[in-house]
Parts: sequence; C-alpha cells; structure tokens
Amino acid sequence: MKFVIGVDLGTSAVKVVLLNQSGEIVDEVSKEYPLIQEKDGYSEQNPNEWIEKTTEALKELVEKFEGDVSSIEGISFSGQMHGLVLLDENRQVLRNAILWNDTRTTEQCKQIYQLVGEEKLLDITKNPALEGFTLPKLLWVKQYEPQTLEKAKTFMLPKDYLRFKMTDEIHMEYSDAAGTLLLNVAEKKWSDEICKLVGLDKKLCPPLVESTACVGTVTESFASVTGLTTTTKVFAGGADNACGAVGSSILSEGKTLCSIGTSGVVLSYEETNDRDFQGKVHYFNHSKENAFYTMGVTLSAGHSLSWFRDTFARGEEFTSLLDGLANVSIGANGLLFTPYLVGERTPHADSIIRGSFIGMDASHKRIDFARAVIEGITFSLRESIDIFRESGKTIDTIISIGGGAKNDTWLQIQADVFNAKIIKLKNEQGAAMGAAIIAAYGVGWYGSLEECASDFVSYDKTFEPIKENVEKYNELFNLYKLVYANTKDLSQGLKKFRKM
Ligand SMILES: Nc1ncnc2c1ncn2[C@@H]1O[C@H](COP(=O)(O)OP(=O)(O)O)[C@@H](O)[C@H]1O
Ligand SMILES: O=C(CO)[C@@H](O)[C@H](O)COP(=O)(O)O
Repeated sequence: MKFVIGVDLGTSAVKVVLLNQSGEIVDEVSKEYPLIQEKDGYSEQNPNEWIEKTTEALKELVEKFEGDVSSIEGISFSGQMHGLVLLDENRQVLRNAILWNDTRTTEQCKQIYQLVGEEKLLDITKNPALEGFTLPKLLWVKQYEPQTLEKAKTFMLPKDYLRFKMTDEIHMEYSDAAGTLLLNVAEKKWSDEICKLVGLDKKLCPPLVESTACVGTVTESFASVTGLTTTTKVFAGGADNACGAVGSSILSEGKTLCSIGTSGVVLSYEETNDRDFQGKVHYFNHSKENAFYTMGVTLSAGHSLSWFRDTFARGEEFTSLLDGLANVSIGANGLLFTPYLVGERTPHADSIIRGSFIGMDASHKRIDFARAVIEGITFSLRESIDIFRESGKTIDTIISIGGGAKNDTWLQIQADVFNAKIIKLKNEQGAAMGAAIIAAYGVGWYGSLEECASDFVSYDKTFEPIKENVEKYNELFNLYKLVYANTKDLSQGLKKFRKM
C-alpha cells in the first residue's frame, strides 16, 4: 500500500492526515497554537511555532505508522490565507506573521485605493483592498517598521513558509498568491504595475508555481527530525479554501461549499475569470489549474463560538457546550448575535464594527446564548449566499465542512437558514483532504484532481430544509440584517475605549 500526507496549517491548529491509496484516512494528528492579540485589531502568530507543531505532528504520525515510511510517496499543504511572513537574506523570519484576521491596516487600504485606483485594482486583482489581504500588511510594515522591510528579501504566506522549511525551496502558488492583492489573477503573474504604484520592490515576490507542482523532496534535516524519508515528494498545495474546495470535490460549475473554521466562507466554483461581482465577493485562482472560485467571508465564524466557550465556559469541550442546542427553539428565545468580533468582510467590509447580543432577557440560559452565537454565524454566511443568489446563481445544495460541520444540529440550522440541502462529508477535514488529494494527483495515482476527488470524497448525511423553520429564519434574518446598520455608529463611538 502507498500513502500521501495532507497538512492543513489552520489558524487554530495544524492538522496532518495520512491517506492510503483507497482514499481512506489512516491516521490524523492535530496540534494547536495560540493567536497573539496584543492590541485591538491585531492578530499574529509566530511562524516558528507553526514549524514546531507541524514537526511534532508529523513525528507522531510517522511513529504510529506501521508500514514502510518510504511508501509515503507525497506530501502537500493547505494553509490559512493572506498571512504575511517576512524573511531576511539569510532566510530568517524578521517578525511575527500578521494574519488574515488582523485588521490594523484600514489606513493602508485607503492608500492602495489612492495609489492604484479602485477600478484598476479590481481589474488586475479582481478584489477590493481589504485589511486581511497581504499587500496592506506589507505597506503597514513599510510605514511603521521601515527597518524590518528594508531587511526583507522575500515575503511568504504561512503554508509556503512551512513548505520552505521542509524543502529549502522558496515558492508561492497561485491560489494563495491571489489573496495577496499583488497578483494579476487572470494572467497569473505578479503585477509590475501594482508593485510600482505602491512602491514595493517586485523582487520581494517569490517565484510562482501551480498548486500541483512538485517543488522538491523532504530535506535530510527535516526527515531526520520527523522520521519521514528524503524520497517523499513535496507538492506546493493551496490556500485553505481552495483545498477545502478540492477536498469537497467543488471542481465544476454549480457547486457550493460552506466551510466553518476560525473564519467562515461560502465558496462557489467559477470556470472563468470574467464574472463581475464588483468586488462584493473575493475572486481567487483555484488549486485546479486555470479554474477560479468566488467566496464571501465571515471573519469570526468558528472563532465566535470558540471565543464564547473560552470566555464563558473555559476548558469545556464543544460537545458539552452545545449539549441541548436542539432543544432551544429557533431564535434562541429572542436573542440575536452578530459575529463581528474582529470586524467583518462580507457583506460589510468594516474593520470597526463589533459584535452584539440583542434581546438579552433574565430568562436566558447559557445554551440560549450558544444557540444565538451559532444562528448569528449562520445568518452572516447567509448574507454571502444572498449575494451569489442575487447574481443569478442557483444555490440549492451546499457541502458543509470545517469544525462547524461536526454538530448535526448546526448542520440542520444551516439547511434552514440557507434554505438549501446541506451535505456532510464522511470526513469534515476538507482542507487537509484537499491537500492530500493534490499530493495523490501529484505522485500520479490519478490523471486529474476531479478523478481523485470523485474516488476519495464521500458523503455521509444530508440535511433538508424544513419549510416551517425556513420561514421563521427568514423573519429572524430580516431582523439580523438591521443590527449592522443600527450598531455601526455605536461601534465607532466605542472604538476609543478598546485595548489600544
Ligand atoms: N464539536 C464541535 N461542534 C461545533 N463546532 C465545533 C466543534 N468542534 C469545533 N468546532 C468549531 O470549529 C472551529 C475550528 O474549526 P477548524 O476547521 O478546525 O478551524 P481552523 O482550520 O481555522 O483551525 C472552532 O472554532 C469551533 O467553532
Ligand atoms: O482569510 C480567509 C479567506 O480569505 C480565511 O478563510 C483564512 O484563510 C483562514 O481560514 P481558517 O483558518 O478559518 O480555515
């Protein structure tokens, strides 16, 4: 039997999965790491912690593996998007990585519009300037830590840095490069024009490759600490959402994905690069060559639930926190939650807005709050679905993955709020699975990602929308949408009282 490994470098943890040639997950190991949030809007991680935890996870996986390690033919990656990693000329990390959910860069987003122009930016990158993307972070470092940028030789994204530490090779692949705001998405090359207009040296941009490209083999030093062999081929991999799409077989037109990890996304496959969503949703290169996807992003999806647990039920498992969720009626007994814990992206690109519970009543119990959090996250994702529906897409079936797909009641809530059939996969780890599929295709087990995904991805259960629930949720959703407009000024006023 032969094997491949998929590594998903998430925001809350790294997950490594060992897959056999029949597409079965033989083993998986996960290691958590923290977010560093020193100030309001800041969100960083230490890249060396990613390496440490991934090394530990791979070592554990290999130690438990009973077969011949050289039968692990390939390894590939999925990673949290947009995070800025800066390396000096000795390939050493210059500062903590600034992550996708860090919103300190509102000023730099405005600068990008002034320097590039909104129309040109959309034309070249297919996306608006959002705080989470990488270019605003580069400009923030240029403005506030100029000595760091002067020392920088190259910038990287999280999983590309991890792959570099395994192979000694520096690359970036298209699906993640698309989230930097420096890539000409349609032409698949770094944009000279944007680099010039914003005053960044294009030499900072690493060489570009396809997600499925073999970029080397595991180095001797990495093999010696993990137990892997130096014959294992390393494939570039993809952005976590692109890999989530591969790992859920979202590889043809008409397919929709909902992924609830730390962030939450609703993603739709696009065959071409010429649809016009006026920047209302992100438009990125897929991990499948010359394909694309559009997506709406809720910044704090799973994060809202983990924040709620860590703040009010520290140490409890999600399963116990959510015990009794199904017994709380729709609308959490009159409680609404908006998940704007670190600001929002879709449909409100707003770094200042913050979350709220509306309708607190003396009778509310902790489980009502938990239900309100889950419903609020789901309403937020419904706003992305509505953008897609308004553009003419039919969304009647959605594959749901990520930590949020672990709870069946939440999956039924998704079916009722989205008014669509929800499919749960046998393995909710779509992104790690996607990475493993890229490796399986890369080593030649299959002739295409589609063939591999159709063999490896299998459905577990489906959740049909219940008409009566859909109607109740439609009414609640209309109230939910009013909360943003009514709390926008309040959030602005409270800004100066936040942790600076
Ligand atoms: N048993 C569970 N029930 C409901 N939600 C869960 C459960 N386990 C995890 N989650 C949610 O999933 C999130 C983590 O999802 P994951 O896909 O692992 O994230 P990431 O890829 O960002 O690291 C948690 O923040 C939590 O909200
Ligand atoms: O910023 C985005 C997408 O644009 C996020 O989706 C990140 O890619 C993080 O993903 P998770 O850790 O939540 O999976």
